[in-house]
Amino acid sequence: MITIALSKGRLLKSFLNYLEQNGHPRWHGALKSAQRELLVETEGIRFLLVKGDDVPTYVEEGIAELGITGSDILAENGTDVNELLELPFGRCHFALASKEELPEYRTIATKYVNYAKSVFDRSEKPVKIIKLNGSVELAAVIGMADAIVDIVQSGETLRMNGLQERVVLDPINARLIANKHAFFTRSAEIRAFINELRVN
Ligand SMILES: Nc1ncnc2c1ncn2[C@@H]1O[C@H](COP(=O)(O)OP(=O)(O)OP(=O)(O)O)[C@@H](O)[C@H]1O
Ligand SMILES: O=P(O)(O)OC[C@H]1O[C@H](OP(=O)(O)OP(=O)(O)O)[C@H](O)[C@@H]1O
Repeated sequence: MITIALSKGRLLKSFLNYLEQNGHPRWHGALKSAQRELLVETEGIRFLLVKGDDVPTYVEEGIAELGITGSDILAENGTDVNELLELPFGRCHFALASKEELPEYRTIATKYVNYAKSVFDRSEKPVKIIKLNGSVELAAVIGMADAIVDIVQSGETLRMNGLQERVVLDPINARLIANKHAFFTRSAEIRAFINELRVN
């Protein structure tokens, strides 16, 4: 039995929509009808429904052979796993956004501290990074930070809070990752699962 760790929030919804339009694999129904279950076992596949941030941990630890999570999380966490595929859903991007355009942004609020540090690596003056866990836009609205580094998808959250995108940073999409050991020892099952995803 192969085990796959999945991000259980909005990424799971886009995954299910993707499957519905791309071959409807035999395990799609069971996954779709999961309500609060965190473990779904069907047709020889076991899905672990976890926080996106935790997907790489389950895979690195070998609890799951495969995982699906956002490239934003991989960029932030730097886990030791094999990145197998870019998946055609969960598309959005990182951006630097602020209320006003400034010559330089010295205080940045973000959930993605490591990623934000890498963005400001080459800046001449030191940048202070404030870690927040959500509602990051608020920090720029109330002046706790000059700007934010966050995910933008529709742009609606920025608009509704009077912020503007100043720099478009890296694109984000869903990724299929594998445990480094399982990549060799379970390659046939991994290949079979990838075939069912019908990613060109
Ligand atoms: N508008 C968006 N906001 C946040 N993430 C998005 C957006 N659009 C796509 N994504 C992708 O979805 C992922 C978040 O997915 P998901 O909601 O499943 O994560 P989660 O950790 O289970 O939930 P949450 O952190 O919201 O409680 C992000 O890591 C990113 O790759
Ligand atoms: O461009 P949009 O389509 O508006 O999407 C972007 C928003 O969605 C995410 O927040 P989320 O809803 O996950 O809530 P959070 O503030 O708790 O992270 C992200 O952090 C942005 O705030």
